[in-house]
Amino acid sequence: MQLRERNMVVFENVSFGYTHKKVLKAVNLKIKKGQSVGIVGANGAGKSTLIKLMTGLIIPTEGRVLVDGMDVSSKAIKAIRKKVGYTFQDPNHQLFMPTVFEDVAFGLRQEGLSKKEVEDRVRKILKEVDALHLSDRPSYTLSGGEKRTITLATALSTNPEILILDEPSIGLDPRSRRGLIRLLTTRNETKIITTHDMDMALDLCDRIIVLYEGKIQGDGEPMTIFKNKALLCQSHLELPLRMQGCPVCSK
Ligand SMILES: Nc1ncnc2c1ncn2[C@@H]1O[C@H](COP(=O)(O)OP(=O)(O)OP(=O)(O)O)[C@@H](O)[C@H]1O
Repeated sequence: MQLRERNMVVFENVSFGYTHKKVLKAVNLKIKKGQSVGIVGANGAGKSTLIKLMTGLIIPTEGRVLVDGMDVSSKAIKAIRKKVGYTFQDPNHQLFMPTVFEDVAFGLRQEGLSKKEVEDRVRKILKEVDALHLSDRPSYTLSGGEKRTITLATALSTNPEILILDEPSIGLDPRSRRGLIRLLTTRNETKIITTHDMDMALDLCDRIIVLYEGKIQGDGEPMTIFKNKALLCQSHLELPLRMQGCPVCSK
């Protein structure tokens, strides 16, 4: 089997409900190593739930979720978490140390790196996300967009094999958003990204999965998905802005 063909995430007939009501219904899914996958869908479709299942934060009510061959419901969860870099939709759930530096250093210290290695890695990653100047700031004093950038730095800091990002472009100004897309495009991890930013999905992803009411309604290359008007309409989605044409002359 070629490395590229390795399945990094597998969902086998997965259902999940926070209460008696199912929010994911019999989902089957395979994500291969190196893929860049956008998960799109209306509010409440189940996107965040789907990716939380990949991190073991929640476990399936029915079926199995495997990450690099390991079941998230098993003792392998520690090994799985080492492979995954994850950002929450709300950055406040992720930043809890006294300073930005300490937040980014946290995962590296858990890995037992030396003080010098931690310092070098934190500086390198903060530079990469263009946030070195925030290093000594208490995280709670950051703006919304700054917080989101720092959560990305924490997710990248441990060089994960799989990057799972929940709506990473929310609150970013246009320049920071372009920087995010550029940065993610240059990285080789398997990427799984929930988003309402269809233009970013088009730029960044080689595959798009459409969720609606807890079911996968579409799965394919971005242009195939965006040309399927019936699918977009049924799933309450809109085209990327640059495919919408001119609002004045309709061309
Ligand atoms: N902790 C929870 N307890 C109960 N219900 C929940 C919980 N978290 C999410 N839900 C419900 O599960 C459904 C799916 O939520 P989820 O956050 O996965 O949707 P989403 O597609 O990510 O939506 P959005 O685009 O608004 O972020 C929603 O109806 C939501 O209200």
